[in-house]
Amino acid sequence: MTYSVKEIFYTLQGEGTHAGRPAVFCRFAGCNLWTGREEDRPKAICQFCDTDFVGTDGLGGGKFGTAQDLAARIASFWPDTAQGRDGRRFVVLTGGEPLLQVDVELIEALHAQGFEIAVETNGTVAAPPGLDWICVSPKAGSTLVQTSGHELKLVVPQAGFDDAKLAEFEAMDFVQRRVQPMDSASPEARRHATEWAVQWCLDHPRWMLSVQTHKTLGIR
Ligand SMILES: C[S@@+](CC[C@H](N)C(=O)[O-])C[C@H]1O[C@@H](n2cnc3c(N)ncnc32)[C@H](O)[C@@H]1O
Ligand SMILES: Nc1nc2[nH]cc(C(=O)O)c2c(=O)[nH]1
Ligand code: SF4
Ligand SMILES: [Mg+2]
Repeated sequence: MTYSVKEIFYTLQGEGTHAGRPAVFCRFAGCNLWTGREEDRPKAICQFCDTDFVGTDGLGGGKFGTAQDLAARIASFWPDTAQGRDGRRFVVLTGGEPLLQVDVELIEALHAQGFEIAVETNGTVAAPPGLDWICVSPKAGSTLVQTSGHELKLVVPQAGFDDAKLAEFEAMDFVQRRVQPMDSASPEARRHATEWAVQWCLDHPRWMLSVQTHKTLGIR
């Protein structure tokens, strides 16, 4: 298996349950819901993506011929002075869609490097066994395959996700349910999304808010 990686960087997890936690991010290249090209965005299944995941040209990016090579590169981003919470390093596998590439070999190689492994996925591909934290963020217009995990993180509002659909999500087997306001270029749309998300949590107290703290902090 050759892994195509856009970039690797060390920062604080910005979103969801682990917000504020130091983590190495490994952003895999490519996604099954958008090509990543701006000219294709209007006809993509997922049209609101905030991420450049095209190619392997970012910091720490490249093609890795073995799981051991990639795990070693990821480990090289962890500060060698510290082990992290509970003596474990923390990696977030994201993308693009990481589950198009993440396999048991890579999971084993990262565990051997002392990492606790989290994944950010759109849920269209079943997660391989061994991941320590599965965060699923469903996209309207796609077929959700991974209907269980640790965290459901729904970007809102999405046309096609009405109250009945959100009730369906609420009934799924996730430990935590969060709504995350959709980011966009329009300040009005951003304010509407934030108000929508806050009101959803107030009206449906099994849900919690996720904010993209890295964007307000101005970090990666
Ligand atoms: C770039 S995606 C990569 C992982 C995977 N493809 C997915 O969609 O979950 C990482 C996270 O950012 C969220 N996200 C992407 N674009 C966003 C936006 N415009 N506003 C808020 N969250 C967004 C996704 O829903 C997902 O939770
Ligand atoms: N700081 C920070 N936190 C994040 N949480 C999820 C991210 C992602 O793009 O998957 C992300 C990201 O790009 N940066
Ligand atoms: S599924 Fe994830 S990576 Fe793919 S286009 Fe949507 S937000 Fe971006
Ligand atoms: Mg991001």
